[in-house]
Amino acid sequence: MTAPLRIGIAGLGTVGAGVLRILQAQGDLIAARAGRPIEAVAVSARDRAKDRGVPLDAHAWEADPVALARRPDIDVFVEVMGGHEGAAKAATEAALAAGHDVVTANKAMLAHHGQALALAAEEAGRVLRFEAAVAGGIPVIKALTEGLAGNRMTRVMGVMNGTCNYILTRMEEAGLPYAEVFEEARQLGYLEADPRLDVDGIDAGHKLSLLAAIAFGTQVAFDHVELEGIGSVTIEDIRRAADMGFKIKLLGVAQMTGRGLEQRMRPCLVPATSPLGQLQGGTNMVVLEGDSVGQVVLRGAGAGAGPTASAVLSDLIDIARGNRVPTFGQPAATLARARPAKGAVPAPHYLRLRLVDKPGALAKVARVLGDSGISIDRMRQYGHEEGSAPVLIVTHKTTRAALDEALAALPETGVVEGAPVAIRIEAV
Ligand SMILES: NC(=O)C1=CN([C@@H]2O[C@H](COP(=O)(O)OP(=O)(O)OC[C@H]3O[C@@H](n4cnc5c(N)ncnc54)[C@H](O)[C@@H]3O)[C@@H](O)[C@H]2O)C=CC1
Ligand SMILES: N[C@@H](CC=O)C(=O)O
Ligand code: NA
Repeated sequence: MTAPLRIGIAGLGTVGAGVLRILQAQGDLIAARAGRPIEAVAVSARDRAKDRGVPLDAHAWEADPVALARRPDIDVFVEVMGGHEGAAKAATEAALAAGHDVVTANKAMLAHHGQALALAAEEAGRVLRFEAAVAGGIPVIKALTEGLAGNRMTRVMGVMNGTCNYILTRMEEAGLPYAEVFEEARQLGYLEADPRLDVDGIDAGHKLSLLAAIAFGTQVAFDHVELEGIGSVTIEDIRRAADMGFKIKLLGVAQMTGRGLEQRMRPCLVPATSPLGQLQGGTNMVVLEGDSVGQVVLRGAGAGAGPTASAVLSDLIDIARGNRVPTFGQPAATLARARPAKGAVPAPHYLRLRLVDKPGALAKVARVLGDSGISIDRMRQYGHEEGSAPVLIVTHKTTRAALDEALAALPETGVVEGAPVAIRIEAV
């Protein structure tokens, strides 16, 4: 057997300790598959004394992750500390400058600095790999950069934040409001240290921007992702949408249009019977569409020690085998600057309004929609409660601009109570 692949792991939390655990438990299997052993030479974390359930005596300790990244006795630096600035970025840059390959799980760092880091890796003749960063254990980076490399991708989409999917499905099952389920998720330890990363769609937006870069050959453009979190999703909309045959998901969609790259991460309605509609709890699902392959659906665990470490190991085994795929599937210098497009792809929308009990109220609403070029596909009215009635409308395809125009005109009808709710329906 050839010389071991020597790695240094910075970060011994959920993911880092998970990687060590797998290496210690099944080093032989990994060596057989990689063609050589993978050996953790040195590790770094904030607290040396902490019990992580894995022995550390066989690994050298570095208090400073940048010092670990520069060690001459490692081949690969594994960055699993997190944070998009500070130690993670400094250590990644130091590792590349020292001539080491890098494997990271850090979607935030790559969403903000992916292009610069990919260029730095290529200039240094090294690889920078990140399977764990998108949808955890689902091998979606490998699927896009290798399995589907012969396709012109037409759309990538997915539910890529398990916490949000847990919250939305739990709200529906238990009939509980958002605030209560958010608290439950916090108690269960599901939320990131800064929960806005989860519930505001930022974490999922980071992941979408990375998939879009690979799928469309563009530089990572996280700043252009349209972001909307799940904080305003109500139990009433979850129930009403279900009545109309839909589920509400925090869905990310990236699509190249004639006007440029559209990237959306926002609550959407999807058909309840579709694979995405049936996705329950903290699971992730990614849907990849290519011109030759058609639709590929991948489902699995997007977080947790085992699934995320499984993805890190997959990158390490590739490096040990000599499979040196460019970070975003093609040389970073050949990635085009993304031209951002917003609202380019029309879609049907779900509207929920409360109509006052007056003759002709519905006709007035239909006229306002019609004046903005929006036609109605389906409509359902519920009984009057205290003088007003909930009305659900599913429109035919419309642009967000036309919808906004109609929403702005609705109060002038004098028959709509409160602010209407409008949610895009994604064809999946
Ligand atoms: N936990 C999960 O299921 C997933 C995590 N990720 C990503 O993996 C990375 C690590 O996540 P976790 O293991 O959950 O984090 P964690 O919070 O459990 O562990 C972080 C580790 O890094 C160390 N660390 C942090 N800053 C440091 C510094 N300046 N110097 C030295 N050590 C430092 C901490 O001491 C700790 O050992 C993050 O980028 C995260 O977004 C990606 C997918 C899933
Ligand atoms: N907070 C994330 C964890 C992994 O990326 C999630 O909930 O999916
Ligand atoms: Na993955």
